[in-house]
Amino acid sequence: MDTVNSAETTSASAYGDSDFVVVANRLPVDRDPAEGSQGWRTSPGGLVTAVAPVMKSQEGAWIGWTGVADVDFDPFTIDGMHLVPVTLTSEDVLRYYEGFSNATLWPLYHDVIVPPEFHRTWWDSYVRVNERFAAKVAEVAAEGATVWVHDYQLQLVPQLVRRMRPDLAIGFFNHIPFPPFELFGQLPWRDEILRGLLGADLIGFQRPADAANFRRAVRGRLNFTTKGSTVAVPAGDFLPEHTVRAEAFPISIDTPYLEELARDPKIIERARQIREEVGNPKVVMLGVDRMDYTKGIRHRLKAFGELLAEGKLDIEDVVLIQIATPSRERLEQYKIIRHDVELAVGRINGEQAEVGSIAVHYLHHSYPRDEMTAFFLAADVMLVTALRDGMNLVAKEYVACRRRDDGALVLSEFTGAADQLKGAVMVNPHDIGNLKAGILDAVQMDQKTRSRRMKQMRKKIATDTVSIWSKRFLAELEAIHTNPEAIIPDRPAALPDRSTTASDRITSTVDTPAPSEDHQ
Ligand SMILES: O=P(O)(O)OC[C@H]1O[C@H](O[C@H]2O[C@H](CO)[C@@H](O)[C@H](O)[C@H]2O)[C@H](O)[C@@H](O)[C@@H]1O
Ligand SMILES: O=c1ccn([C@@H]2O[C@H](COP(=O)(O)OP(=O)(O)O)[C@@H](O)[C@H]2O)c(=O)[nH]1
Repeated sequence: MDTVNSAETTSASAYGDSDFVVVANRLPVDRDPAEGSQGWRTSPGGLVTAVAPVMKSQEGAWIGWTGVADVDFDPFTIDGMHLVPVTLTSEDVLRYYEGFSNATLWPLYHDVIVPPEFHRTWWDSYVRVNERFAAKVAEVAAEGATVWVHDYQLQLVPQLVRRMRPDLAIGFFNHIPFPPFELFGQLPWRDEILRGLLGADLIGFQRPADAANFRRAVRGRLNFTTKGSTVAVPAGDFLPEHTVRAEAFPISIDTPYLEELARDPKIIERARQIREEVGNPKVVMLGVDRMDYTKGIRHRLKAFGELLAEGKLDIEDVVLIQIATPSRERLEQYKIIRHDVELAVGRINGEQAEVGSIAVHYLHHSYPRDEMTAFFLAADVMLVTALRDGMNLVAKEYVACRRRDDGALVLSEFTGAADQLKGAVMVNPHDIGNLKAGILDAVQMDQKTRSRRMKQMRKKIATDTVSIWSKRFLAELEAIHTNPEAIIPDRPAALPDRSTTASDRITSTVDTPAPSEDHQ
């Protein structure tokens, strides 16, 4: 994980007049215990990978948590980003973060892969922490500012902010799936969540299906009318009459930056070393995931272990490097998945490995960007086998790094990325037979086919960047906020021509925002 040391503390009022405010549970950096009182490191997960470049390219403030409990921090600037910390107590971490966010909403929104837990004390904490974040927004945002709230931890913030500051343009983006009503409907606080989100002018989802699930829940529970992507919120007890748009904005990666890293001779040399260190096999396979039960690591290991046991793959020819970064480690389900993964790795290596040739290189660490890029360059086959994943940026990052149009991607149908990366070998990770066939397909694919399929995916990634994603989202937010009555077509051919809006202030390497073909 990257260590960042150059924090510059600022007075509490310094960001009290921000025209652009990002709000997320995590700040882009969290405290690095190894570096003492001055050290910060990049926070884990794809939200930060995606939103940090957006923030670096424009003036604004990012409100979030530092990753440590019970410590108040002053606002500070790091890497050109102005950060405004929100304090969480140990009890908030237990009930709001580990509890309601990650043991209620996370499993519920990821197809109930493990059972969600419903506790009223967790909900109360979720409400209190959302109120704290909303109060910070009201304090920091300038008159008429654009506020962009991120993810499932903060679904009440749009409504709370709208009540305090009706002058603000409020966008919300959900990084994880939004489940079908048959699952969402289990949540005891389903109506409060829907109302919380409907405080936004624009709600973005990863896939059209997520947006459709949300609109269906709104119709079914609140009885509001929807037309296309527009939800009509009538005058009522929770907010004044207004319209909200709910639609898909699939997130992406900083493609130009990754391509630049992939051209760096030092990183290319490091990739060569990695291959050498694992014995220069014919095929290096790679998995990169947070240690999370949604990522399908167990299923992947089962498939790989069976292929070795059946002699369809040979450890003389193929190794698997599995990076599984520590995540949410105090939660029971995360302890279980770590235990299961480590057992499976031990079993495969115990049964299949020889002295000097290991089948699975298992790495329970977090790596900085340069090293990640070297891993992507070193891998012939990338395995992304999530049981459910909002997007999965790793899949897109692998493609961005394959500048020679080589390498094969095995991709679960249940990732958001599967909507865009059509050249991948698609698999259903629940079906171990299908997963094994997909892995074999990728390993045995001839160079010409690999090249054709990778080219197709790289073409998509070249025009599907995080810069375009944020521009599209912010331009649409601006248009809706400025003129809520205007009929915005569901498939905009081009973006409105405006000046000096939040989206214009982003400096981008790609200037023309392309309408996404996935845009419903
Ligand atoms: O903050 P943590 O609890 O440590 O978790 C890390 C992040 O995980 C999730 O990332 C998601 O966002 C990615 C980018 O949109 C997407 O590709 C991926 O599918 C999602 O799972 C979570 O949504 C973030 O809030 C967390 O910070
Ligand atoms: O050791 C690591 C492992 C992962 N990542 C990054 O963490 C992000 C993971 O995002 P993804 O959307 O794939 O999954 P999430 O963890 O957000 O669920 C990607 O940008 C990875 O490159 C990283 O920087 N170092």
